Amino acid sequence: MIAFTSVCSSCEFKRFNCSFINLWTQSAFCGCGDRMWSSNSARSRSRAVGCCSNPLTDALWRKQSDRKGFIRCIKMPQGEGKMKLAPHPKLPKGKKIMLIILDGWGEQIPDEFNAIHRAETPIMDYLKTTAPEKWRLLKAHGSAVGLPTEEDMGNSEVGHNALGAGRIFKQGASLVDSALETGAIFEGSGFKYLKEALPNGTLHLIGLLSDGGVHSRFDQLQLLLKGSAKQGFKKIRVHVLTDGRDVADGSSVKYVQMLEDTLEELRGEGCDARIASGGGRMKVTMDRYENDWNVVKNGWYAHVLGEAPHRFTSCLEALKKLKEEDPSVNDQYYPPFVMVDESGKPVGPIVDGDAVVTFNYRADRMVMLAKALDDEQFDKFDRVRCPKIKYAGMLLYDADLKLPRNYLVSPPEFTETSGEYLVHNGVKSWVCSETVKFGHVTFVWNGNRSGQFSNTLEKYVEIPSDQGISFDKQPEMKAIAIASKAAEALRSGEWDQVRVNIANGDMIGHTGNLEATILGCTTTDKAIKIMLDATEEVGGIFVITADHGNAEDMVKRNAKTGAPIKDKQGNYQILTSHTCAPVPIAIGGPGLPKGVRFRTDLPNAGLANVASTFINLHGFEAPHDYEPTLIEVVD
Ligand SMILES: O=C(O)[C@@H](CO)OP(=O)(O)O
Ligand SMILES: [Mn+2]
Ligand SMILES: [Mn+2]
Repeated sequence: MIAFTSVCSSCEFKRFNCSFINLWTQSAFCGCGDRMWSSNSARSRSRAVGCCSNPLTDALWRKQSDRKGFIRCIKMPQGEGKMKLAPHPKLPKGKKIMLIILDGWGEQIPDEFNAIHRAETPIMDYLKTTAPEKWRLLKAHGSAVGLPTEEDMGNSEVGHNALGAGRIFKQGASLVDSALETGAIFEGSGFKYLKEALPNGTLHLIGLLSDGGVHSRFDQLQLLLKGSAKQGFKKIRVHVLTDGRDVADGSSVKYVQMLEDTLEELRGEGCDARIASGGGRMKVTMDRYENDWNVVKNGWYAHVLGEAPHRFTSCLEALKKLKEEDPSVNDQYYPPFVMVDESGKPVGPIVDGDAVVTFNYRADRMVMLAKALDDEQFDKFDRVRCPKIKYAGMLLYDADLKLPRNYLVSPPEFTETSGEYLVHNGVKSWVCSETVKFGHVTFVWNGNRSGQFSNTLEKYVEIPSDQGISFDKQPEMKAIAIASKAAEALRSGEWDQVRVNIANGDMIGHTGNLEATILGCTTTDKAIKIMLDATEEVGGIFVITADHGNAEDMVKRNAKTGAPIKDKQGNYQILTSHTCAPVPIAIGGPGLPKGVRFRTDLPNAGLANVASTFINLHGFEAPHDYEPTLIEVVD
């Protein structure tokens, strides 16, 4: 039997659910007459049937189905009851579940560059080797998480979106690609708003300069630049944040050179286009979850006010000189700098009448600057001067806060995520991480939605991250504190789901410090033990998985052979980025009903299959439109 769920685009009947015993039905219509679903099966025998809460078409539907005898229609409850889930036929309700997300923890060749393999991880090793039917791998990159290509590594945003939403949505990167390809980006209300700054306003583009594909992509910036010039902007200033986190450290020089080439081309066509300011992404502008407003303040001073401790006439010169002055500086941590002309005047501060675009599509590290640019009441630091500008984000970064008010591309619309279902079915969740990942396991998990679904059935706890240091200096991070609190929450008996994100593998993996990452992974395993002990004590179930790879591979490899690559000096090239590796998922605990094991018919399952799995373990059938559950119950 195959189940289809669809949404009528023209009438209010949002949910529609039919189970077809076979695929002979050609199409189904909602009560308003609009087609909701159709199958182009060559074997189609019957004509369309109506199906919906509309009594007329419902009657027609019943007549048809009675006559044909092979169609069954389940009407989904509307309004209040629409998110009620059916009880699982075999799995009981009321189990306590410890759901652990390891950030940046993939499965890779167990060699010397695999920090997880090198770490002491007795618990994770035990789970992998002792119960093969309760341990498997999941896809966490590319199309499995809504990214444009299979070469796109996973990341926290797309990973947690898929985990929490139980479905695969086209992500920002793909949506921006389409909008640029069709030119729709220049026709939308966001770009029209920017054009109000014409004819005299300068267009400023602020964002991450690389082709990491996590927050932004160089080719998209290039198309935006060229398109904007065509649309009439005669003066453009780019404010660049160097990467070294999603791409190799030191590659900033390459991307700045590529940008300079594009800008020169534009100048040749009569557009005064230049780089105006910059800095490393971890020092300038791209903080997240309000961990350190000073980072955004650095950006405000450099991009908007045209003030920074370092001033150069060219960006390439800035990168070179700053590194010569302090060799410990890297792409992620370049201090803020501004470009000045021969007379020492900044070439591109943002002033009244200008237009501004933040060209990152990913929200978490751009939303703080967006607030500073868009919110008149902003009070996180003294902005000194607040130019009257036309500002648009590449995407809407926070739909609930409506931030920014103008944007170039509409973001993916996540609806009915697992957190919302749990609340509607009385399942109580306690959720925790430290600051740097707190938004991942709450906001992003809930489909980029601010706040909680319920104040009584949910509790979100944030443990402050260490501030102002690179995480390799404190590789334990807050893992043990999170685990201890999670254990306490599970033992309290008050919560059905205790959900945490443990950040170490990812945050330390990004520093490129292999020894520190090994320590971080060892600590992660200790934290897991604390949480599994509590699960054991309360007779609960655990689900452990990860959002994408990172710590399992710390070296650049030859794409074909997989052999580690050395640079000209003979040193191994460190990999600071995420990877395309699959991630493990393990289930177990004394509360796991006998006979539960992973199905073997879903070899390509990915992160989006996890939500159905834990919803089942809470004792409910998963929503019909979710990706299938990973588990089966054998007698
Ligand atoms: O730090 C970040 O912003 C990204 C990498 O760019 O990592 P993650 O997706 O794990 O948050
Ligand atoms: Mn992550
Ligand atoms: Mn990361």
